[in-house]
Amino acid sequence: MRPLIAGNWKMNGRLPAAMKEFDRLLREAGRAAAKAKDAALPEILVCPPAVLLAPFRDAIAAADLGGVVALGGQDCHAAEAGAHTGDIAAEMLRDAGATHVIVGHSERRADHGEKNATVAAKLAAAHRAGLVPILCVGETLSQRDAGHAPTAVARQVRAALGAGCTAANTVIAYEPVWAIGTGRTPTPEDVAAMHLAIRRTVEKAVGAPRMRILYGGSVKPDNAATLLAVAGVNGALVGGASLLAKDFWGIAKASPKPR
Ligand SMILES: O=C(CO)COP(=O)(O)O
Repeated sequence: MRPLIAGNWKMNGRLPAAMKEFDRLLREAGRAAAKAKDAALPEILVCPPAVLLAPFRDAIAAADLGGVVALGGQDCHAAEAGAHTGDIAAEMLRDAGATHVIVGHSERRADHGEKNATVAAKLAAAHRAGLVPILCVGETLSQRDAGHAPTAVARQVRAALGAGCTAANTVIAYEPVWAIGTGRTPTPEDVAAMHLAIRRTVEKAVGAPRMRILYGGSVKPDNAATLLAVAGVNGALVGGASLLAKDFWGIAKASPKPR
């Protein structure tokens, strides 16, 4: 399976600096693609703030990279259109050049009170629009300390996945809330155990044991090789370290060759 290295820019990226940094990433990707066969590279995805999708799409087209770098949204509304001030439909993300969309990120759950039912509706909306949802799940520190991490995460997975979710059209990102933006990461053993628990839950829920499961939370160039080599880890969802092309590419280079 080809690893997926996804960057979540969150609410970062002002023009013109964002454009410059993205162009740097495209140059790195272009150089690597010229050397390697496509299948030997990880899939690279950048999820910038929605207003940057169209300019980034145009930059990809100008770089003529043939799909080495793809784009995703960070959130979508469940409806296709309507009176939802400030929201963005999955179809609109697609129009702007996205192929993926993150749903259920812990920052959306915390800042916007998103519950599992809302996340499930957003995931279905992504499929309706032909986008691949990246479903984020993860336990809080108190859930981990209480020994409830596997059950808390299984509940989030079961609540969001539904009929029609396959390994080809859906990705899961395991992001322990306490590891996001903190510089702390679980041990490789803990990551392996959580990914296995999630994979079993996915298999029971929708029969798709080969669904990609990414790890997210303080992934940096210096810990990426260790985290990405963990059994059952199929890539990374990177926050802070995705903002600089040099760091993000360092992480992409650390991903194991596709097996
Ligand atoms: O939330 C994350 C990605 O979605 C992870 O963020 P950091 O890599 O900054 O910890």
